[in-house]
Amino acid sequence: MAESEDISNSSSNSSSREDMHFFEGVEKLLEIWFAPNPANKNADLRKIPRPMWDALLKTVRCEIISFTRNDQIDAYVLSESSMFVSKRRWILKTCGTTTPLQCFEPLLRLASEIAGYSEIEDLFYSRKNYKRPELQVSPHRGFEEEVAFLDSFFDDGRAYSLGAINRDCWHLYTLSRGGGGSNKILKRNNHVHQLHHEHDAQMIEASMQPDPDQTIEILMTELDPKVMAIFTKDECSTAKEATQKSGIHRLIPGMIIDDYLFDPCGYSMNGISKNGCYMTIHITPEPEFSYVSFESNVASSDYGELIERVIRTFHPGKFIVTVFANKTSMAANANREIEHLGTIDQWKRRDIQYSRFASYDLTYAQYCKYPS
Ligand SMILES: C[S@+](CC[C@H](N)C(=O)[O-])C[C@H]1O[C@@H](n2cnc3c(N)ncnc32)[C@H](O)[C@@H]1O
Repeated sequence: MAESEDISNSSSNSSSREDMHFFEGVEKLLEIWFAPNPANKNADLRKIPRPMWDALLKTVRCEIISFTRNDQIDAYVLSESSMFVSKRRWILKTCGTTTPLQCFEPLLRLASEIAGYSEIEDLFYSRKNYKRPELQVSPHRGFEEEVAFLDSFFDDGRAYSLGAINRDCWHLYTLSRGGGGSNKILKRNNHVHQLHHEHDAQMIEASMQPDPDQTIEILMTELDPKVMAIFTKDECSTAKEATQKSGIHRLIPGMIIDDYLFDPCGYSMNGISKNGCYMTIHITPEPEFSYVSFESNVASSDYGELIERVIRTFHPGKFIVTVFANKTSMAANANREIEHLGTIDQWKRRDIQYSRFASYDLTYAQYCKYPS
C-alpha cells in the first residue's frame, strides 16, 4: 500500500522543501448511505441544524464558506472542498491536511439522535495518493492508518488500492453491503441498534431493488498553467468570472452553481440540479502542485463525452477516472465503455481496472498526455 509520492518524498530533500508553499489538493472522499429506517419514515439527514455541522466540521479542521440547496440536496462549499447532505446520503470531500475520519463518531451520533438513522447501508472512503503524505495528520498519514481506523468501527470493511501503487493510484475502503440494510452493527458505536423485527426485515426485502446511482470522478494533475491562471485573483476578480471564462458552467447543463474564488488563488464550486444531481469542482492552480478534481452523480450511458469536456476544459498532463455504478444505473456498462476509450484526444490510457462489489461496479482508469 505504498503511496507513489512516499518514495520520492521520504528522502533527505524533504527538509529543503519545508519552506516552500505547498497545498495538498488531493481530497479524502467519504460517502455514507444510511439504511432506510422503517420505524421512522421522516428520518432525514437534513434535519441536522447548521450549528451542529459547524461543530462537526471543526473536528475535520475546515469550515463552511457558502451554502445552496434545493428540494433534494443541501450543498456546502467548505474552506477545504465540499459537503453534500441528502435525505439518507452524506458526502464529505476535503483536501489539505483535513481529518474527515475524525468526525465519524459525531456524525453517527447526529445521524442517530437528530436525523433518525441507526444503521449504515454503504460506505465508501477513497482518495488518490497524496503528493506529500508526510504532511498529513493522523489518522491520515497513510492508507494503512486510515484502514486501521475504519476497521476499528467495522467488522466487514474491505480495502483496495487500484492503479500503479508506485505511481498514480487510488485507494478505496468500502463496506458495500449490497443494499437493503445489514445485520452488522458498528463495533464502536453505542448509538446504533440492530434491526431485528421480522416486519422490518420484510419491508427491507421488498425494497431490495436499489434506486439507480452512479458517481464519476476525474482527478487531474500537471495542469495547463494558462488555464490555471484563470483561477487566480490576478486574472479574475470574482468566482463567477472564473466559472464563465473557464467554461465550467457548460460542463453539465442545468446546474445552479455556487462558486468561490480564494485569495490569492484557488477555486471551489458546487452545482446542484432539481433532480438531485450534483457536481463539484476544486482547483489548486499553483504550478508546482496543480490539481483539479471533478465529481458528479449525473447519470449517463456515455461518460466519454463528459470526460472529453472536462479534460478539454482543464488540459491535465495526467488524470484518473473512477466510475461507480449500481445495477439499475444508466452507467451500468461504464466498464465496457471506458475499455473502448484507449485514447481520448492527446491522452492515452495507461491503466484500467474493473472491480465488482456487492452493490456497485467500479471502473478505474488512468491516462497520460502523449507525447509527455
Ligand atoms: C480549497 S481550494 C481547492 C482544493 C481542492 N481539493 C483541489 O482540487 O485542489 C485550494 C486552493 O485554494 C488556495 N487557498 C487560498 N486560500 C485558502 C484557504 N483559506 N483555505 C484553503 N485553500 C486556500 C490553495 O493554495 C489552493 O490553491
